[in-house]
Amino acid sequence: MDPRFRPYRSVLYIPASKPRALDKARGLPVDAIIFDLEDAVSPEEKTASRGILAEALAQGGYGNRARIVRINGLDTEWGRADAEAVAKMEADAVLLPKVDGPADLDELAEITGDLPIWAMMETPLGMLNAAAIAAHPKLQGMVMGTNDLAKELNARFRADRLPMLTSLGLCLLAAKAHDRVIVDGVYNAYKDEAGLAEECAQGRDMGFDGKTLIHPAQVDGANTAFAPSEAEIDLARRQIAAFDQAKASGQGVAVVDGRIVENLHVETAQKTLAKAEAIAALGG
Ligand SMILES: CC(C)(COP(=O)(O)OP(=O)(O)OC[C@H]1O[C@@H](n2cnc3c(N)ncnc32)[C@H](O)[C@@H]1OP(=O)(O)O)[C@@H](O)C(=O)NCCC(=O)NCCSC(=O)C[C@H](O)C(=O)O
Ligand SMILES: [Mg+2]
Repeated sequence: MDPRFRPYRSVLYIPASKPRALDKARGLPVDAIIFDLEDAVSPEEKTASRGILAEALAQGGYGNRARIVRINGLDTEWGRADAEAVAKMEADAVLLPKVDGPADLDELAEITGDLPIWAMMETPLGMLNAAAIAAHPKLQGMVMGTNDLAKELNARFRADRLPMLTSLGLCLLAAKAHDRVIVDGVYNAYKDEAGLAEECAQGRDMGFDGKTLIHPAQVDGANTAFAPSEAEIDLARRQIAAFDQAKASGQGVAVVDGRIVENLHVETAQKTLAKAEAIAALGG
């Protein structure tokens, strides 16, 4: 699949220590999987999990889902061995936690070579250096780590995420400036469907490409929230048609549903249709 159009609506964390979950993910309609060697895996299980994961990926069966492996930090006792192992795995990308600046990515790239890198954005320094991190040539995507960030900021969890908005905004600006994928943080209350829907809608409206998830019950909510709706697809088609017609009669502006449509709106409409097509190509 062309990486420029790959959807990242639903990005599910799976602890690499859980073979049952690793297997279940082969049948889940997620756009991407983060195979986790870091926080979801206890110190006692770290080394064995590396082997379990390498075997699961070698076995395959993950179809079109992007396979991203989150390693432990390179300043931990497991990080370097994780990175060396991932470089040999059937993975599409490596995800580095707690990235403070581009030098962290340089250090990882020395081990993982050409493998695309994703960065966990979850430290105060990472927020301040977001633009330089996004500019790193090996960086493909950013993942908000809102749990670690809340801990570092001593911020409280609120439904409106007011304490997070500065950080979310800084990372979004950085990712968009450098044309990187960026996915929102997890919603911890995985049985709260309505709360997840609200947070997905907020992230989508801010410009995130999708949401990271911790449980299969969250997948449908994210897939729905981050896909163009039927109404949006219909509007995009009508905007493109109306603008083409306006252009043919020498006008630079069309009007659809009482709102102006200019070239820039047509670009957005075309992106909406391209995203809908990419989702359909994945099987919906
Ligand atoms: C939260 C959980 C511990 C709940 O687990 P469990 O009690 O086993 O859930 P269920 O019994 O409801 O599970 C039903 C079936 O679904 C499978 N399952 C569960 N979770 C996953 C998953 N993530 N991926 C794939 N499959 C999953 C179970 O195996 C059951 O299958 P079956 O038996 O065949 O029916 C658990 O969901 C979990 O561990 N989730 C992941 C937690 C995690 O990854 N945490 C780390 C990432 S969050 C983070 O670190 C963010 C960031 O760094 C930050 O700072 O914010
Ligand atoms: Mg974290």
